[in-house]
Amino acid sequence: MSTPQVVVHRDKELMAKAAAARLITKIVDAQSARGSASVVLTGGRNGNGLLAALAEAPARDAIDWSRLDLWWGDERFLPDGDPERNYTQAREVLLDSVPLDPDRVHPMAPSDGPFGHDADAAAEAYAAELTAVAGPEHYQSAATAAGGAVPSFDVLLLGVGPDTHVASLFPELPAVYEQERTVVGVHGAPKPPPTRISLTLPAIRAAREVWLLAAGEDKANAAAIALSGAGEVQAPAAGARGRSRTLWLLDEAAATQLPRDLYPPASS
Ligand SMILES: O=C1O[C@H](COP(=O)(O)O)[C@@H](O)[C@H](O)[C@H]1O
Repeated sequence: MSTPQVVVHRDKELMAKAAAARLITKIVDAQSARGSASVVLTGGRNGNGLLAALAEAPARDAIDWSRLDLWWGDERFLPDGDPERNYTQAREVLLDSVPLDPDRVHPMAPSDGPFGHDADAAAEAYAAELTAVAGPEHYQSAATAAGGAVPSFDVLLLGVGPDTHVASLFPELPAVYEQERTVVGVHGAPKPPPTRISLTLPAIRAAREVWLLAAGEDKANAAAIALSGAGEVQAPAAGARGRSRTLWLLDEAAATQLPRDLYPPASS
């Protein structure tokens, strides 16, 4: 697993634009090396900020949208079309305006979908969908071998909550302890809505690259804790690592409490 690298941008707008530029390059490179690319999206302010910046970037046309697989790291278990669903928000800011192949867009089920209000069944179905796409050439760690394979995602995006949660893995809730299943139902989340679906840490760690996004003063403590050796049960963001790269993309406000040895000069 990779050691976290930190990049600090002047403010959240610049952070979103720079992250979008990075993502475009990463997707184009993956498509030319392997024919297609796979990205795991995140919800939240910073995740949506990145997607909005991507929608506005002229270089977005360099992406072959028909050869891009999109997955979600977590979902708020709400009815289809609910404005609080991460999928609804991603559609609004970007997905509805680019020529994606609908068969390659993999939202998690809504609470009025085929599994009704059973978030655990919806999570199990998402795990099966991941396994179905993950061929033998895809990555399978010892942990995911027990719970089902997951594709070797090129980039997995994560917003970081002020309490250090990533995806819907909240400190000390059962989901953050999960070592076998790749997707779980989350119940009693401290941030609304209480019922969610989330990739687990073993599934997150199957990604080639994990990028954590945190902007704003309210994220400063979370970034400092997660980057200072905290355990993943108390600080789930600390356990989110990519196989080749773990990148923390911060703005200056979110970087104010980082230990000095982690705070590089502002990149732009
Ligand atoms: O509820 C969620 O929160 C986190 C963080 O969101 P933010 O608005 O504090 O940046 C997000 O990453 C996650 O996908 C979402 O479901």
